Amino acid sequence: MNRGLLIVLSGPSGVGKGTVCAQLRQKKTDLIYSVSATTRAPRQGEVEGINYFFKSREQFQDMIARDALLEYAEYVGNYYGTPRDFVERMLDSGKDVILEIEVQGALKVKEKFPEGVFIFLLPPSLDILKQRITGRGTENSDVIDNRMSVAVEEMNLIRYYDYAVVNDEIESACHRIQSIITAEHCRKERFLAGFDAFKATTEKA
Ligand SMILES: Nc1ncnc2c1ncn2[C@@H]1O[C@H](COP(=O)(O)OP(=O)(O)OP(=O)(O)O)[C@@H](O)[C@H]1O
Ligand SMILES: Nc1nc2c(ncn2[C@@H]2O[C@H](COP(=O)(O)O)[C@@H](O)[C@H]2O)c(=O)[nH]1
Repeated sequence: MNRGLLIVLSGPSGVGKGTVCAQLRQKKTDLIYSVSATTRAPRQGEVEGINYFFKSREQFQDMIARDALLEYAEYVGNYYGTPRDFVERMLDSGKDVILEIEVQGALKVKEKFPEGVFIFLLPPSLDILKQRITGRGTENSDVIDNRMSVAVEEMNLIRYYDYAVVNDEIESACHRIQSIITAEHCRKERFLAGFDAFKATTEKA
């Protein structure tokens, strides 16, 4: 069985990664969503195991020590990480998995999975980014300022990604991401078909 695609969706806080992923989920695509672990406190309405696995710092450090995370990063005072086992199992069973993670973590994933598909979600402008993160109403103004400064640093790392998608309008951003995934599947299938054809001729010879 062919391994599934690993899709990494990054971009600054408030750009709309979660909204885009929720929309893709509603469209009932075959994508599997990886649920991250974090030491951040749950926001109102967030559910354990659906939005995050909420951990104490000690529990998170234990996951690091057990090598239970595919990647992790410290972001604006909290740890965030991707549980390794689930992602590996899903990929091995041929399923496509999407990670919604910040940039430091994405670059670590790229070292381990250079064949992954790395998509950077951009806001239409920095002003709109600030409006979105403020409008969400989940962070205080200090945290918003910190996240905005990190956002500028993160955008400087866009060159390490395979695709940039502007989240101007949710439907079109989702459509572009779905097209990228379809194109990556075609590319992988063409590569494997070419390789199989080559193997068949060399076996005959
Ligand atoms: N295309 C869009 N147009 C207008 N508003 C949007 C759009 N995409 C997302 N938003 C709004 O922007 C806010 C931030 O979105 P969201 O929480 O999905 O961002 P995020 O990138 O997942 O943030 P974080 O990284 O902090 O989790 C939300 O209030 C959401 O409704
Ligand atoms: N490196 C990782 N980053 C992650 C992971 N899960 C989420 N995130 C990113 O953290 C920030 C902040 O998230 P928030 O929910 O507190 O707003 C955001 O950019 C997320 O994408 C992860 O497993 N690893």
